[in-house]
Amino acid sequence: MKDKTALVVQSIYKSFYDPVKIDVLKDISFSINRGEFVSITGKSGCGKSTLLYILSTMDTDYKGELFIDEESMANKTEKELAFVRNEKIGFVFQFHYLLNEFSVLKNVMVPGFKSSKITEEELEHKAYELLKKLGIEKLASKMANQVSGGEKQRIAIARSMINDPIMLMCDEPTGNLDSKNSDIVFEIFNELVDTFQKTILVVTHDENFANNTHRIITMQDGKIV
Ligand SMILES: Nc1ncnc2c1ncn2[C@@H]1O[C@H](COP(=O)(O)OP(=O)(O)OP(=O)(O)O)[C@@H](O)[C@H]1O
Repeated sequence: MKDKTALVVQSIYKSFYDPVKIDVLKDISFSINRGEFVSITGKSGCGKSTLLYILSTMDTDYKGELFIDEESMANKTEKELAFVRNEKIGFVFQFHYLLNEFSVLKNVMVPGFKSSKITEEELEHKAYELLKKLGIEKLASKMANQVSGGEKQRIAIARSMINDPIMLMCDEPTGNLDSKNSDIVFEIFNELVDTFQKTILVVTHDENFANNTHRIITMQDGKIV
């Protein structure tokens, strides 16, 4: 698997018109192999979030080529892109967006409801196994607002894995955590890469976190430096 690419970005350009033209991404190219753990860093405003939006197929208004799991994202309909997002990519954000009115277990199951491949019973089993893998199965029946910030992020990671994506895309996943919980999140990601051959891309300001990933992509003024 290691010789397959999870993500290929070729000459991506992106501009905003606000109201004058601002070139935010200028000729961004890189690729990430399956099983790589990569961080993207750079000063505030250099274009990291804009890039992540494009890589996650949420923003399609750009110039350039994007391949996910060796498949071009060009000319895909919104429905096809939604399928790629749901099946191939797991998302982890700084703010975990858990649903407080649902149990922890149900929160982990949520992205799986869109998949027609498994029954609800199988989904529940899978969600429980993921909580176990992350050492938080005791929280399964708690409501999402009854757990700590660090636990919430671990639940969000379990949720991101429910459809067995090839890749996780993470925006400041430790931005809200103390150093102990940041270390726990890092170790979970590391294990997902080492043991389960997941590919992980993390946008982060956390230097300590970035320095421990396999590779750092540094951006400056919309370019990779
Ligand atoms: N919708 C928009 N309209 C106009 N300009 C925008 C828009 N979104 C972002 N920008 C501009 O694009 C540039 C890059 O923004 P982006 O959010 O990608 O930076 P970032 O590196 O993620 O910053 P941070 O680390 O603070 O999150 C900034 O100058 C920002 O003001």
